[in-house]
Amino acid sequence: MKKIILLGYMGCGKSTIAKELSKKIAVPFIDLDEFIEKKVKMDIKTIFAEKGEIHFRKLEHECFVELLNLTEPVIIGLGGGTPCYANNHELLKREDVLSVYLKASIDTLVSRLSLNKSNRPLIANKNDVEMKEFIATHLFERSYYYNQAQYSVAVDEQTIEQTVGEILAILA
Ligand SMILES: Nc1ncnc2c1ncn2[C@@H]1O[C@H](COP(=O)(O)OP(=O)(O)OP(=O)(O)O)[C@@H](O)[C@H]1O
Ligand SMILES: O=C(O)C1=C[C@@H](O)[C@@H](O)[C@H](O)C1
Ligand SMILES: [Mg+2]
Repeated sequence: MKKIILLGYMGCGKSTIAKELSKKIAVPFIDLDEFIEKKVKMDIKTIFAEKGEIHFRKLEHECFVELLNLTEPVIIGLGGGTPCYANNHELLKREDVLSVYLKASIDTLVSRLSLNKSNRPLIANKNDVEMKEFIATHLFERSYYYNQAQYSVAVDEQTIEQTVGEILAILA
């Protein structure tokens, strides 16, 4: 079985959708952010603050490759920035993976992220207006990398079940 990779901007629903998909198809889910945190015994916020973003990106790449080298079936939820650094976007095209971009609009992302930004260092200190501006620019810059995924699923106005259903249809 191919490894399933979910990717997309912070708040697009990677972790939420992956957990539900994991239950439905009985394939374990590994969240790359959590995998990194366990490995270095530090949360992402602290890694950014104490070691800097470049250190985090190197670690993220190494951990992504480590997960891709697992032999058992797995669903991998990437970090929001994973496809945009190192050669990670190329890895999304591998034959032994099935990669899905969860595509959310700026408004969807702003409304989801404004409720929960404290653990997301890139946006933690922004108010709602600054955040909308930041996400609009950032999403534009990152779209090229996200669009390297093999499949794209639009998540706006979709329930968790509907999005999981669309991914199941891709897998069928
Ligand atoms: N239809 C939906 N599908 C997915 N998530 C939803 C939906 N509606 C609301 N949410 C909420 O959106 C929030 C963001 O989702 P989640 O944490 O899964 O995103 P993420 O892509 O894993 O973000 P990050 O990259 O920061 O880890 C969660 O609080 C989740 O409950
Ligand atoms: O979009 C990003 O660059 C990030 C998203 C999160 O998943 C974490 O990986 C980290 O906060 C960076
Ligand atoms: Mg997540």
